[in-house]
Amino acid sequence: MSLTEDRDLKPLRIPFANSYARLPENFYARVAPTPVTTPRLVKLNLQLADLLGLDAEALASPEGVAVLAGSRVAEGSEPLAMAYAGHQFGYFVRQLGDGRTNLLGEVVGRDGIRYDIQLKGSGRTPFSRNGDGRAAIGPVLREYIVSEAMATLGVPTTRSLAAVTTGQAVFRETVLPGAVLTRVAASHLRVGTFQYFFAQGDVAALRRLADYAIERHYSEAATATRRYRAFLDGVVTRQAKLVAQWMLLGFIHGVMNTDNTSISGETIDYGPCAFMEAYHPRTVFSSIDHQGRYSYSNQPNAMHWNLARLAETILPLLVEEEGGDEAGLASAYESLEQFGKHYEAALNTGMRRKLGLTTEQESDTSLIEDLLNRMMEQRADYTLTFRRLCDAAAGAEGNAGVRSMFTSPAAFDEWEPRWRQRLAQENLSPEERAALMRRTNPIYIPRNHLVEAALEAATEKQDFQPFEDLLQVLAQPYDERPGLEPYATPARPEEYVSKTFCGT
Ligand SMILES: Nc1ncnc2c1ncn2[C@@H]1O[C@H](COP(=O)(O)OP(=O)(O)OP(=O)(O)O)[C@@H](O)[C@H]1O
Repeated sequence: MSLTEDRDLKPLRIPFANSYARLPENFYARVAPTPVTTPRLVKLNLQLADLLGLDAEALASPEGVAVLAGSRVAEGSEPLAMAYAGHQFGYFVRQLGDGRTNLLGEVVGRDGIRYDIQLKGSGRTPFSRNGDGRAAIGPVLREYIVSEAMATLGVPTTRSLAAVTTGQAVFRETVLPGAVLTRVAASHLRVGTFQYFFAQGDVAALRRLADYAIERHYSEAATATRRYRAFLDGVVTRQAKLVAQWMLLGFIHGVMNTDNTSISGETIDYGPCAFMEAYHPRTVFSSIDHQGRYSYSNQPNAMHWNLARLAETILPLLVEEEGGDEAGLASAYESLEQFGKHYEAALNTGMRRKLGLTTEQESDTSLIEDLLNRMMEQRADYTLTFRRLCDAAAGAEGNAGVRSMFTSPAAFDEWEPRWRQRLAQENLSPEERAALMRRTNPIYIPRNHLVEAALEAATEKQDFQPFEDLLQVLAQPYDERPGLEPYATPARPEEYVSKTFCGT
C-alpha cells in the first residue's frame, strides 16, 4: 500500500462519541488493550476509513498503527470488554464476554450511522478464561477477506478497517505470527448479550439493554405502542432476510451460536465460514460440527432457534407490555412465527432473480427446486452454475458453460426447456435478462482454496501479495474479467473440500 509507517507523525484524532460506555458498569469490564512489541500495518481499508470520517493517513502513521495494534489508547477512547453469554452448539454458557476484543469506542459515520470500533486479538480481558487474548494472522486475514467480500455482495456484515501484525508469536497447535483486526459494526450487541442478563434474572438490565438496542437499531420501535414486541419483530425480520441472503450466495456461517447472532442483523464472526462449492444442502465446513447443526440447509432453523432464545430473554418485558403471562407468551410466538414468512419471501424473490425471473408464478418454486435437486445429484458448483446460466439466458447457444457444470449434462437439458418456457412469459429481451442476472449472480467469491492460499503465504512467508490480489478480485464480484479464472484449481484439493453431513 502507498501509506507507510515512515510518514511524518500526524496526530490521530478519532471523533469518538461513545454510548455503550455510558451503560451501567455490569454491562462490561473497563480494560485497555495489551501493548504489543512491533506493530506493523498490513492493511488499511481506505474506503471504510472514509465512510467513518477517519483520516487514513493519520491511521497509517506510527501513532495510528500503535492505536490499531492496541499499544496506545487514542484520545476519547474508553476501551472496554463487553459482557455476554451464549448457547454454543446448543449448550448454554452463562458467561462468555469479549475474551480477546476491546471496544475502543463509537464514531458516527458520514452516513449518520453509529459504528463500534473494536480490536480483535488485542489481549486478555476479565472474560478470557484460559485464552491468551490473541489472534493469529490467518484468522485475522480470513475475517478481513470474507467480511469485506460480504459487504461488497450487499450482505449486512461487520466490516474490517485494518489488520496489523504484532511481532509476537501466538501458540495454537503450532507457533504462528500474531495479529490484530480492527472490526467495525453497527454494534456488537448479540442475542448472547440479552442472555447474559436473563441468566441472572436481572430484568432492569434487560430493559435497559432493550431500550439501548431500540434507540440504536430499531428507532421505529421507540414510538410503537408495544415497543418490545416491535423490537423483537425488527430483529426477526432482519435476521430472516440475512439468512436468506446467505442461502442465495451459498454462504455457510459455520458457527451460528447465539453469541454470534447480532441484534443489528449483521453477519458476525467469520471463524469456520465458507462458500459452498459443489451444491449439497447438508454441507458443513466446521470440523467441530459433528451433528450438522450449522449445515447449509439448517441455517434458517438454527437462526429461528436463536431468535427464540432472544424472545425468551425479553419475555418479562412482553408480559408487562401485554398485561399478562399468556398474552406475553402469545406475543413472542406471533413474532417468531413471522420468521418463516419473511425468510421464504426473501429466498423466493432472490431465487427468482437468480434465474432471471422478474415476475412471480406459483410454479416457480418447483422450477427452482428441480434445478437445485439436479445440481445436488450432479455435484454442480453452486456459484458457477447460476453464473453460467446468465450466458444461457443471453441465447440458447450460450448454454455450453452451464451444461459443463453437470457431470451428466442431460440433467440440465431436461430442465432447460421448462426454464425457457417460463422466461418466454416475460417481456425482457435476452440481453437485458442476461445483464440483470449478471448483477445478481457473482462470478468471483472467496473460494476456500484461494483464501487458504492467501493465508498460507501471509503466515509462512509474510507475503501479503496473494491477500491483496484476492481482495482486488473480490472488490468486483460481478464483473467477469478476461483471463481471470473464477475457479483456479486447488493445489491440494483434498484439504479444502467440504464435508457433507449425512446423519439424521
Ligand atoms: N484466544 C482467545 N483468548 C481469550 N478468549 C477467547 C479466545 N478465543 C476465543 N475467545 C473467547 O471465546 C468465546 C467464543 O469465541 P468465538 O470464537 O465465538 O469468538 P471470537 O471469534 O473470539 O469473537 P467474536 O464472536 O467477537 O468474533 C468468546 O467469549 C471469545 O472472546
